[in-house]
Amino acid sequence: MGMKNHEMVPLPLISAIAGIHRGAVARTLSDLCKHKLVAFERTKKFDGYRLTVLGYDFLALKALCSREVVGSVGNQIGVGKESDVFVGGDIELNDLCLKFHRLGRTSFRKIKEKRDYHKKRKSASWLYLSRLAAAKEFAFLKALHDKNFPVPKPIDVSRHVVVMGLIDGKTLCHMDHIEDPAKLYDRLMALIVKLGRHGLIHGDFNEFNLMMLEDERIVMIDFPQMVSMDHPNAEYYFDRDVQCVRNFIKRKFDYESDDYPRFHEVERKTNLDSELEASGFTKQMRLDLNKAYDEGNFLAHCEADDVNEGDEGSSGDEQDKDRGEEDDEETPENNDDDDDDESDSDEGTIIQEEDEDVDKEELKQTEVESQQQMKALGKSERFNTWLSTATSQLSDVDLKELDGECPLLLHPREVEREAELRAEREAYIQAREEADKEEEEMMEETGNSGNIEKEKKKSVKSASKTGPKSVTSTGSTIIPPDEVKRRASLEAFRNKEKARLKVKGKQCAVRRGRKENRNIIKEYDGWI
Ligand SMILES: Nc1ncnc2c1ncn2[C@@H]1O[C@H](COP(=O)(O)OP(=O)(O)OP(=O)(O)O)[C@@H](O)[C@H]1O
Repeated sequence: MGMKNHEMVPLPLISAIAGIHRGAVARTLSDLCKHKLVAFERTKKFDGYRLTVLGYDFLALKALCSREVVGSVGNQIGVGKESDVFVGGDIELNDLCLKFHRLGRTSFRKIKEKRDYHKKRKSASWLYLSRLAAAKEFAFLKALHDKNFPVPKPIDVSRHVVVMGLIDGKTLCHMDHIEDPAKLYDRLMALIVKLGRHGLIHGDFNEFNLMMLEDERIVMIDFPQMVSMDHPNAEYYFDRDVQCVRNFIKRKFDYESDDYPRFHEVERKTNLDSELEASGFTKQMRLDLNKAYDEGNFLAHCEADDVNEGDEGSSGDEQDKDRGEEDDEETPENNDDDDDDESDSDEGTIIQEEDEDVDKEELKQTEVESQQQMKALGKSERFNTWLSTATSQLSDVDLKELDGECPLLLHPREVEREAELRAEREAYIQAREEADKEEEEMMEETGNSGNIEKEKKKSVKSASKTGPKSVTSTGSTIIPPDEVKRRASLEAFRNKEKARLKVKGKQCAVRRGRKENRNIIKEYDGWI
């Protein structure tokens, strides 16, 4: 929640959102840091915590487990430019495919090449964008599956994770031999036309996004750039998909044909594109996602704080660049901090950048370790200081003066307060003793001194032990007006004492806590 508008979420805000005391939150966060689910970052001005990619994965998996959609996670079966794909199992251990969207892994330059987008950059949250990408994929999967398109079965989506059916096949790029290339060619072209008839264009119809089953049927596994047939550049995208298939079959299986679909020949039957508008993936989400692709900045989550602010380099004309080349530039291990968005694609520069990344990572790790040590040291120092102050204050307290009170070990602040109260109480006891003495004398004068004397003594004794107690008198006596006044003021003092000790109700404390939280959230609102 905090990361909606904070790159690093400050501790007070986390505590306010969680509704947990700051100390407990700090302890929990330090545990999470140990497991690399959150990371602590310190900059010149602010410090705070951010959710890591792993932390976000855990959140999504936790939700999917609670819904009993996912019961297990297995090996990684694929690494896309913008995703990690794992095999998984449901609670009955049936196979599933878990696709974790990771917008931000791919560099700006590569996104631009793929997406035909350019324009200026602006910060975008990788959490939000990954979530949007997942929502979009799930909405498309569902719509296409409902229309009997050959796509994996959509099962569920949570945050940035899409759960779908596992396809037991090979991606076309891994197929070295097929029985009948002409049949494959026809199948692929038929699929492009079928999409067109439903008002859609794949936009990235290539051998990396298509899988082949054992019986040579084709399954579309990825369609991140699907556009409507009404798109202003629809014809361009359509022709590009067709050409992509022609090139691939020619290159890989040495088959060529002049028979291929043309954009104007496609007869539109249904409007799946407009149906998709009404799906879970709203227009606003589409706009946000496209804007992010346009602006190309997915670096909000990068580990290194000195992220290069790259410029706008290549244009959309480079889109047809061989996919293989791009894959060579990928660094799968370095899964969340690619920042090589320069227009220059020189291999040497890329290797140098990777080395720098490794150095930065090491540096960062040592920094984090030293921070943790400092924190631990800081804590023990604080404890030692507190202990020595408390000891010295305790030694100042004269236990005899407590006059029978249990000499408990108190916090230094309580000791101070006790001392203040004691002074007030002594004054009060003294005043009361005087009053009782006078009263006693008056009683003696009136001849009623017998049992009353004993009573008074007992009363004074108990008052000196336990503080203010009500004054009792068993005999009838005439009390002078001055004495009445004094007693009234003593009573008032006692009531004041009682009011000070009054504990506020639980409800009041809850309300106060909520109010404080609201104020903290307000205070940090919009701070990035
Ligand atoms: N449903 C699935 N069943 C089996 N394997 C899958 C499935 N979905 C994806 N994969 C595997 O994961 C790999 C990457 O998936 P996908 O192409 O969807 O990721 P991506 O990040 O969108 O990739 P890119 O943008 O590079 O095409 C695929 O090449 C494929 O091997």
